[in-house]
Amino acid sequence: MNDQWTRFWRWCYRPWPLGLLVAVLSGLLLLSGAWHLGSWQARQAEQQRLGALHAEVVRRTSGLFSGLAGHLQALGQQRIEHCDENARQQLRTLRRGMLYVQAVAVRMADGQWCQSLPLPDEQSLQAYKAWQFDSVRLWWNPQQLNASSEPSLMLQSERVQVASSLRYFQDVIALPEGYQALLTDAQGQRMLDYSGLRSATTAAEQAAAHSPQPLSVAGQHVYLRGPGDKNGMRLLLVADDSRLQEATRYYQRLFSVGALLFSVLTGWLAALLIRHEQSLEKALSLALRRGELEVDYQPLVDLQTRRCVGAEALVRWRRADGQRVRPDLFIPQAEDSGQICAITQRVIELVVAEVGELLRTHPQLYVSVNLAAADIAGAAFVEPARRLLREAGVAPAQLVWEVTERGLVDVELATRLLGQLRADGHRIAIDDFGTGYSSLSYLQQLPVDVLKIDKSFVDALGTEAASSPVAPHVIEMARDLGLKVIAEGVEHERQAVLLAELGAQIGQGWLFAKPLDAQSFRAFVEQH
Ligand SMILES: Nc1nc2c(ncn2[C@@H]2O[C@H](COP(=O)(O)O[C@H]3[C@@H](O)[C@H](n4cnc5c(=O)[nH]c(N)nc54)O[C@@H]3COP(=O)(O)O)[C@@H](O)[C@H]2O)c(=O)[nH]1
Repeated sequence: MNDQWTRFWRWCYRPWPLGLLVAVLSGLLLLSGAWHLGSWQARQAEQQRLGALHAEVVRRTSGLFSGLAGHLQALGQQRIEHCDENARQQLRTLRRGMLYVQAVAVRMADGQWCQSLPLPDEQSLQAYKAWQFDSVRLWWNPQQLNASSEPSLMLQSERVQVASSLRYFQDVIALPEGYQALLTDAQGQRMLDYSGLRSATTAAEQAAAHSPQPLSVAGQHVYLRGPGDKNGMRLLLVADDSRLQEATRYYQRLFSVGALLFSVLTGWLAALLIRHEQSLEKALSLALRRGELEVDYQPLVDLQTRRCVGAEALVRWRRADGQRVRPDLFIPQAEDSGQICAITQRVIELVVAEVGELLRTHPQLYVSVNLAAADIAGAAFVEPARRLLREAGVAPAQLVWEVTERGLVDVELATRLLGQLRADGHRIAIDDFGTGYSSLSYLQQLPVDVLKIDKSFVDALGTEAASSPVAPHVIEMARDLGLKVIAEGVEHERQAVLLAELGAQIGQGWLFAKPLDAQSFRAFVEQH
């Protein structure tokens, strides 16, 4: 089963099948997102469009009302002592100059109304709907909405009345086909339908009037409710949902095309990435065969005496065109593909070949070599290293193995292998110490000789950074455990002095030397 799965995964792990899989999966995900985004966007657009229409209806309505209220005010200046034909003629003349007014009336000193035309009396007004608008009382009769000759809208202030017609609303507001404007009360009951339809309040209207969202959709209609006034009256716009449906389809199609293009691009990028990785893998195999790998040696210096005590071996890849590739560009890939084991073996061979003689003649010197997780799991380097050191006459103590916490995937296995290496006479250093989460727990289990403090903690030394106490703490802990400390990335003299004062024995960094080729390293040893 395991084998089949590995074979299946290998088959999939090719640029185009995997690119296709990525494209299909991301396509499915993005399409469902595009679907939802499309309907959301269409609703937003519809809300904006209806919002603009709503604002226009409100603007025109209030324009009409303020016009009528202005007429009320103008009439208020009229003083009529006797309601005779002359007075009525005067009122009729006045009325003719008032837009949207059918009749006017002024209350005389005796309380009687003098009217240009007979207006509905108090009793018939009982059947009208009523509303107080600041100091103006309003009555209207929705039943007479379409009758332009009937005074279906009455406004009254203290001593004047004007009669108008609701029919004017339809003319002034002029709603486009398929739209309805409803005035509802606080309970969502229809007070007035501007289009003159007589149907009763529907459940959808009531729900829309109370909906937390301004826009709601029910049945085949879209509702946009405006904010209520102090009496709870609000304007509800109703539109056919065909535009919303059309917009939804449009946006869903638009976003789906975008989603499809994006998923194709993602799949294509994934395929390119794998192809690049696989071509890097091939190039690295070729580099190993052609001997394009080189080793640089970064000196390790005694912080008290400033004498060179050894070096860290750092691999380099010089391509056929002479270009040098940085290890952080190919080591992670080599770790993933398993090629790291061949690289480690090559590094050991080069170290012994290039500085074996130096080590033999300077028995106090040592070189450290990095081990990756796959090296620890496979232990393929152990035998070749033993043989090479023996043939070159180099003591195992002069080869230190550096492991990082990343390399300690299986701690039990690592403990066994490192114990064996130590029994052979090698020393073990923990690289980048403190950057992993379980640094302390490793220390109790692993056979370790040296802790290498990561550059980030050396950089933080003496600064306000939260990690500034880490390096002193590690040095103190190493002293208690009888371990040596190497401080990495030392770039400034003050860091070297401070580290020495704190008790770190060895420093590595650009302050002392950058990684050097074998010849320069040999010269460095002679000078330091
Ligand atoms: N498994 C293996 N990993 C290896 C091997 N060779 C290198 N590596 C790992 O690659 C990473 C990058 O290494 P490199 O570019 O060589 O950088 C090293 C030093 O040049 C750099 N350094 C040292 N001093 C300073 C300094 O003062 N300032 C500064 N900015 N950089 C400095 O640090 C790198 C050494 O790091 P470390 O290994 O943690 O001691 C790196 O992770 C290497 O481990 C290999 O053969 N096998």
